[in-house]
This record gives sequence, structure tokens and C-alpha cells, in this order.
Amino acid sequence: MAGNTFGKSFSITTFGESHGKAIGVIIDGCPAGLDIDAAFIQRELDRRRPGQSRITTQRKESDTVQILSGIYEGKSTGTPISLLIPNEDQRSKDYDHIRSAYRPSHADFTYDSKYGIRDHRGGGRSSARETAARVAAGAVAKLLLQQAAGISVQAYVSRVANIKLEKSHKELDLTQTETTMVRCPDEGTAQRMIELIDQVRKDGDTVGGVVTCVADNCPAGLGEPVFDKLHADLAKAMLSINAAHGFEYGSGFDGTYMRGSEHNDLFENEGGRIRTRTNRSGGIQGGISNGETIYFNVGFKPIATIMKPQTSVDRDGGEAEVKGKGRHDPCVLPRAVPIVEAMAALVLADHLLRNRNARMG
Ligand SMILES: Cc1cc2nc3c(=O)[nH]c(=O)nc-3n(C[C@H](O)[C@H](O)[C@H](O)COP(=O)(O)O)c2cc1C
Ligand SMILES: C=C(O[C@@H]1CC(C(=O)O)=C[C@@H](OP(=O)(O)O)[C@H]1O)C(=O)O
Repeated sequence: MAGNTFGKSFSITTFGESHGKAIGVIIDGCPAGLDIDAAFIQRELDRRRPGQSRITTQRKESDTVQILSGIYEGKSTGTPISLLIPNEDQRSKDYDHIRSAYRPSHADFTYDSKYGIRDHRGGGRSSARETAARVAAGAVAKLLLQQAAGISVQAYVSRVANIKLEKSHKELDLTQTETTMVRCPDEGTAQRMIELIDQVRKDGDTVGGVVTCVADNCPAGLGEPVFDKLHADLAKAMLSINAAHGFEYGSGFDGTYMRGSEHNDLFENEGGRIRTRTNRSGGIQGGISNGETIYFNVGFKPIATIMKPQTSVDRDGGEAEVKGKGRHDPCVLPRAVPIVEAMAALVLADHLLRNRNARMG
């Protein structure tokens, strides 16, 4: 199968390029009868939209979603749901200077190597504009998770470069995430992150960092014991996001410093429900959810397009100099939050539906 489809039982296919007419998504497998609030899909898109604050790309897209099929009188019909988001503010001229040169650490060279086509206008399919389609589909997945099982998915920015939120997700009030433009739920840390991004933007440079994601109320039993392990599917989903460079769940890489005696999550019976006292497993054991909170981190690199000259090569291998032009994000993180949530919701919705056939009764 070509690489534009994601998921098995609840699957999405996205289409469109950053500088084409529109982008969109077809969702397959959504059961009939789900209440679909179009305003909710739009609110999720608004959280990802370019031009939303001074610390994001200034491309002005309204990202107004059109529902083309699969929803009737506010409910899913069980048929493919297609959602279209027209492009309104492409400025392809900004890319004339890289008609043949490759931007360092963007996808220009690899895309050309694969297809033999150099469409220099924006990143095409490799532009993060495509993630709008994922967020629209992720909104439907969130509604499914909420209505079918009461599962919620929330992400936030936990680090920008070296400015780190020292509190864990258990100590934070995640309802505060949307109150700061950087989407960090701690006001003081958020201010320092914003100041850093402002400075980096003035310098014509970029910074990376980490998004943390938390899924609550996930029942025990979602996932597969072999290849499609829940954490493996989450890892693939997260690493499929543009500029994502790392994934860890539960105790992650820190856990590798501990001994088994320190690391194990001991079981207990809490009023008839089997739980663990700690949650270093991040809510997943053996590829299957154990009913505890699922949490993971996604690391993002500093964005490739910088407003400083860098050496490069052109299609013929000749020397070239590339300096970023146009509208770009100085930091991916504030807009990555709704994308991470959407991809997590898609994975969980897929496994929730797959799990229906796991056993009799
Ligand atoms: C929300 C978001 C916004 C992004 N904005 C830009 C941008 O303005 N300029 C840019 O060069 N890269 C941007 N990127 C990253 C590129 O799309 C990405 O680096 C590129 O496709 C190459 O893929 P890779 O970094 O995963 O190897 C963004 C990524 C995300 C998730
Ligand atoms: C348009 C969006 O972000 C874009 C992501 C992006 C990239 O290279 O990933 C590069 C820029 O694209 P362009 O120069 O074509 O405007 C960003 O503005 C969006 O997220 O909707």
C-alpha cells in the first residue's frame, strides 16, 4: 500500500499539497451513530492553524473545514467521512530561490530522490500543512473515544530547547494548556519559553523541544501482543509527524538507569480493580494497555528553514547558498500539541475498534 493511509479499523487517507488547491482526509471505519460536532472539528483545526500567534508561521490560513460526506444531521452515517480544507494563502514565489537548490535538513533532496520531481513550491506533501488533515480526522477520533469509552487525550509543551517544565503531568492542571500561546500549562515556564522563541525568531534561527501527551481512562486490553503493540503504533504515529525526532513512553530512557527492583510497577487490588502502585510502564505492558494513564514524550528538532545563509548544493551537485525566505515557524512545538493529540487519538480509536473482535461475549 502507498504511504498515504494510516490505521487498520479506523483508518485515514490524506491528500493534497501545501501549495496546491486544498488538503483533506478520508476517514474509513467510523461506526454509524457517532455524534459529530462540526464546531469541535473546527476548534481543533484552529489550535493547529498557521498565523495563530507571533511565535508561529505568519501564513494566514483560516483552515475552514468543509464536510463533504459521511455525516448526516450531526451523526456519522458509517460511510467514508471526507473533510476538505482549502488552501487560501500560498505564496509560492517565496520558494523561487530554491527552484533547484536543496534546503539543508528539509525533505527537498529525499523527495527529489524518490520521485524525480522537483516541485520547489513549499514542501508539497512533506510540508507540515498536511497535518491539518490529520487534526481534522483526529477530532473525529477524539469524539469516538469520548463517546464510546470516556477516553481523553491531552498534550502540552514540556520543554523548549533547555527550558524545561519541571512538574510531571500528575502535578499539572492540563486545563491551563490553552491559556498560553506556547501551550505549556505552567504560566512562569510558558513565559520563559515564549521569550526564548521570540529571541530565536529575531535571530533568524529556530529551536526544538518536547511535547508530552497523556491519555486518561483507557481501559485495560487495547493493543496487540506482537507487531501492532500499542506503544509501537503510538511511536509510528508520532514519528510520522514532521520534524519529530524522538519517542519515549513511561519511564522512557530515564528508566534504563534503574534496576528492576526500582522500576517494576507493583500490582495492588484497589476496591476490586487491579491497578499498579506506580506507572513507569506508561500504561502499556506487553504492547497492551493496562488501564493506567498512558503517557509519552515526543522530541522535535529545530525547524530546518532558518533566515541565515547556509551552504548547500543544487540538483546538479553544484555549490549553492540557501537562506530561508517567507513564512516559517521559529519553533514547531506550540502547533505540534494538537497534532500529537490527533495522532494519539487515531491510534487509540483504531485499537478500540480492533479490540471489539478480540474475544467472545
Ligand atoms: C507544526 C509544524 C510546523 C512546521 N513548520 C515548518 C516551517 O515553517 N518550516 C520548515 O522548514 N519546516 C517546518 N516544519 C518541519 C518540516 O515539515 C519537516 O522538517 C520536513 O518535512 C522534513 O521532515 P523531517 O524533519 O521529519 O525529516 C514543521 C513541522 C510541524 C510539525
Ligand atoms: C502552512 C503551514 O505551515 C507551513 C509548514 C512548512 C513546512 O515546511 O513544513 C512551511 C511553511 O509553509 P509555506 O512556506 O508554504 O507557507 C509553513 O507555513 C501549515 O501548517 O498549515
